[in-house]
Amino acid sequence: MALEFKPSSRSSSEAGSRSPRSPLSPRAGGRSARGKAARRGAGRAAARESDRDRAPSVSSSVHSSQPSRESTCYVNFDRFDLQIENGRAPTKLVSWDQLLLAASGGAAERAGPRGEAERSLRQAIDSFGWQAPTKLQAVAVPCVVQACRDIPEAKSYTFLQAAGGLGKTSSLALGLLASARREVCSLQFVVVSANTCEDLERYLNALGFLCPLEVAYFKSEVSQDLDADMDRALRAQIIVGHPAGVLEVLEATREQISLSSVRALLLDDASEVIADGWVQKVCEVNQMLSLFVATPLRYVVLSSFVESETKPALRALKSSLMSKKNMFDLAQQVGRIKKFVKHYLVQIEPEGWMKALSQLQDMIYIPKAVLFCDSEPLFQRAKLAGNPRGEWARTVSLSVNDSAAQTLQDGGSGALAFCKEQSQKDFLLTRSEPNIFQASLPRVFWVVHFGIEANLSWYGCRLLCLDSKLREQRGGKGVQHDGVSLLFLPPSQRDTVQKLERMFGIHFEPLPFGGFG
Ligand SMILES: Nc1ncnc2c1ncn2[C@@H]1O[C@H](COP(=O)(O)OP(=O)(O)OP(=O)(O)O)[C@@H](O)[C@H]1O
Repeated sequence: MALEFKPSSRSSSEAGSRSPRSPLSPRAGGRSARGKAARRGAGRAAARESDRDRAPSVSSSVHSSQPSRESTCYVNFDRFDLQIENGRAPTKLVSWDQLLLAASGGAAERAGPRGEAERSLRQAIDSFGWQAPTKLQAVAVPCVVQACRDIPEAKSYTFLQAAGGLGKTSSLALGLLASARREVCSLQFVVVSANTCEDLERYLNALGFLCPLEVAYFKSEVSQDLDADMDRALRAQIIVGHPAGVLEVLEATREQISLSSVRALLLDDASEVIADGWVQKVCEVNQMLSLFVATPLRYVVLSSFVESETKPALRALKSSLMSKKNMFDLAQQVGRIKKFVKHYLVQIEPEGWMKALSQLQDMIYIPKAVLFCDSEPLFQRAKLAGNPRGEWARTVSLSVNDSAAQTLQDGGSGALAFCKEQSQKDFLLTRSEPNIFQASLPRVFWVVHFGIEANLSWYGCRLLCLDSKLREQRGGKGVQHDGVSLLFLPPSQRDTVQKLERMFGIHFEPLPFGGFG
């Protein structure tokens, strides 16, 4: 019996709808009141239960998402699942000899230090007495190699979920040893894990002993000797450690360490990283690496099976890594603001949006609002219509935050001016940019969305620019308004509404006055 592992949504942002819980829901990844050990125990019990459900058998199934969107490959085996972004499942390893082939990208026998390293890895495997790859290793090792090899077409996100004891950690170690370039002295891989660093160290030492790599281990949350740790980090080709320990050392060495040759960030035991509340640290490590890498960072995430209700947490982890933002934190923030925001929907063709907004402004009082628009033609049209000589200038006065514009006048200064007390502008027109949607803007109680493009989670991000007073107790000083989120959508995008409602646990209402189509 092959189990399905095909989330209902496949976008890289994981923004599409899925149930039962949204990845942005407050529970995803949050620290529960239960203790760490209890949580881990419960997680393991659930994983064991999940493992038991998966009776051993030989069948497997492969799915590939529609090529028109982006290609995500899902491979479902009975006791493990695999998901690869922008790629196909690699050929399975039937024997260890094929590991050398995978590592060399198909070239038969390699000469030089690389070939030597590959052959010594083979010898080390023999010394372990592992006659052939386990079923999981047959798939997982080539996956790790596929993501970590020094080639431009390496896979951006590889996720592997398997029952305990099948060979996840050894696959990670084998994949790293087969992919690392010994001749490159600087850092190539960063591996974070809350609990499996010891196992990884054991495997990397034992399997790599004939042709060692410089690996620095930072297994504890806080460094015991930061100077020594910094020294080791500066010499490392691979860093393995606890997310907090790795972040501490990377931050301490920020000025000296070269991160440009880092190729991949790998997470072992991701479900535990989430359950123990370390996502923020992982995100910070990710942000730091992403800032300095020469080629886009790839991700390899290994996890044991989790209860179905925590699966969205793994998807939120993917969103967090790919977008370099902590989507768990976002979920909590949106959750706090949700109660005080009313969500209205106007479904008319985009040509009518500016006119409808102008009519609305004539009919009711709209406090300061941020107007989000990610469609370039619409953005330019709105910018023109709202300028002092534009069609709607009488009713809709716009400040523009246009980072793509040439002049400073047109650029980010628009946002600054809009935030100032004396600004006469009603609306700030902007694209969905992190500097706007992560910042609470004073006196902004309305958010207007001119459509929502590919990434539905941005709907929640945009709400975060509402005045922070909305997050305070109702009736508190200075809160005279409910927050309003007004979404304009083309009538053809009906399912977007349902997806957003499910994702954020909200309900859209029509505007209480007609005349908008
Ligand atoms: N190819 C192989 N042949 C035989 N035994 C193997 C092979 N690969 C790994 N093992 C053994 O299987 C056990 C589990 O391996 P590993 O630690 O990689 O699994 P894991 O999935 O990470 O386990 P856990 O989830 O419990 O940490 C280890 O004792 C290891 O020595």
